[in-house]
Amino acid sequence: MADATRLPPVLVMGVSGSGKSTVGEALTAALVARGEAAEFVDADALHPQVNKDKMHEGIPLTDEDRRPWLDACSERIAAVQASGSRCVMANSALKRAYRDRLREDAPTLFIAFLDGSRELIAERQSHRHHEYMPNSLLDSQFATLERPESDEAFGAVAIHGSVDETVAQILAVLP
Ligand SMILES: Nc1ncnc2c1ncn2[C@@H]1O[C@H](COP(=O)(O)OP(=O)(O)O)[C@@H](O)[C@H]1O
Ligand SMILES: O=C(O)[C@H](O)[C@@H](O)[C@H](O)[C@H](O)COP(=O)(O)O
Repeated sequence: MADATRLPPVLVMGVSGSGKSTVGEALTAALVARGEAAEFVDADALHPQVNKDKMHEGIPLTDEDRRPWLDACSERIAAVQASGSRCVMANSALKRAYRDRLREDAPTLFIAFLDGSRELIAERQSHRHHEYMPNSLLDSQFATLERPESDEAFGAVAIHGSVDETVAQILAVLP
């Protein structure tokens, strides 16, 4: 089995409803199937309850709200990588500053950006029950989104196909 500590952690990034959790879990399974030690982490679970409550009330988070969450995400990525597994984290990471924070402790972080239209994502959200995230926050998610820039290690993948097709696009560009 490949030494995962040398393999870059992966951040499956995108707005709420873009497929981060679904694709992240499927990507992790595909990596394990090809002989890698990989572990999936859903950043939703790392939000403090106050953040979940705020979003549930339909209030977008602020940079300050996200700071402790990003710290917890960074710690978890480091812990998984230190354990010998490649970390695959579903994390919206909407702003460049959030991704820069995560790269402070994971400089080789690779971003898999799930790039889809508001219409497609809204349609998919409509069929989903989420622990706390209302569909009404989708517009604020797009308003906050800063697409990855050319100096970031990333691949933007289309999400209109099947989950497996999205995973295949990521595997094709994953270091
Ligand atoms: N490629 C896909 N094709 C069809 N439905 C998808 C696809 N990817 C995700 N979904 C569905 O879209 C909804 C949002 O996916 P989810 O993984 O919860 O997104 P996120 O974690 O980004 O909020 C879920 O109901 C999921 O089953
Ligand atoms: O930074 C944020 O505003 C939140 O992290 C948000 O982007 C995230 O999407 C929610 O936690 C809901 O989780 P889902 O992405 O699974 O809908």
